[in-house]
Amino acid sequence: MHPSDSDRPSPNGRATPDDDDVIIRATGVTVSFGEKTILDNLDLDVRRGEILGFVGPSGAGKSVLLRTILGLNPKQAGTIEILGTDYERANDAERLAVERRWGVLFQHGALFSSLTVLENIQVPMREYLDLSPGLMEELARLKIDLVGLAPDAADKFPSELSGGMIKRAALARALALDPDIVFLDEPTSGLDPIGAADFDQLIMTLRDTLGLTVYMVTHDLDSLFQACDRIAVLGERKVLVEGPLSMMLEFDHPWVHSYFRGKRARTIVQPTQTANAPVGAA
Ligand SMILES: Nc1ncnc2c1ncn2[C@@H]1O[C@H](COP(=O)(O)OP(=O)(O)OP(=O)(O)O)[C@@H](O)[C@H]1O
Repeated sequence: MHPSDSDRPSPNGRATPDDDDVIIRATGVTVSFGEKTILDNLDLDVRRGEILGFVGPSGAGKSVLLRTILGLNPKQAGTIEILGTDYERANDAERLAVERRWGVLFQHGALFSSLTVLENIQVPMREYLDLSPGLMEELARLKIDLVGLAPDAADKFPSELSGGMIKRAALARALALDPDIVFLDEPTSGLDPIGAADFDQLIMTLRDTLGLTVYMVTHDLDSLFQACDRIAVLGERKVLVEGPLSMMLEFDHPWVHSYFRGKRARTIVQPTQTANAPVGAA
């Protein structure tokens, strides 16, 4: 899904999508470690079929929020609904059903070094599905093809792969269960610009062909400008603004301004990507 006229800023800068479109809804989320509050009454909507870029200063809490959405980190207040399920309150069967519908590519997340690419992709299949070895192998090879790896990557170990190939293999593993949503934590970090652009293109193709929803934590301005349908900015322990690039360019906040209108951004943003052009529309 692409940004549309329905991107309406609310008084706090939050867009107001139709409920049917929302695949993840975080409401009033508060997370603290001891005395230190990292997220305070945070709201965020992720819409079905979009690539949402999640950005914010280092240490702002992007990873904490991701881990909280995935149920890996306790929260002190608020609710998070994924695919209509409040994961925290769900019973075991409901949790399993949700877990089968998401895939995760952690930043350092790495493949199991003692397993081949094929075996790595089969890990979630073994955990969640009851399939014959032959069928698992066939499905894993399909995923390898889907992410643009050569067939012979299947039998390689992670140490034999380049950085870009490792990201693709990890993405193949995240796609192992045909998820509705993939969470990507800094997917292009460590890649050269061409490798990063290729990875962004792959993500866009998967969104278009599979209808995937993509939640991407990133510092990569190119990804934000080229691949993301909408962007959410974390700052001051909450989502400061959420919407298309045009909203980021107009938003009156020092960090948002310097990030999206700073020197580095100006070398990327196209002259046509001005106030009324959504991300990726130039
Ligand atoms: N388990 C934990 N216990 C205590 N503090 C934590 C824990 N996890 C994260 N924090 C703190 O929460 C804050 C936010 O960390 P987080 O890793 O989410 O930032 P980030 O926005 O992802 O940063 P970066 O862009 O550098 O990856 C940091 O101050 C970090 O030290």
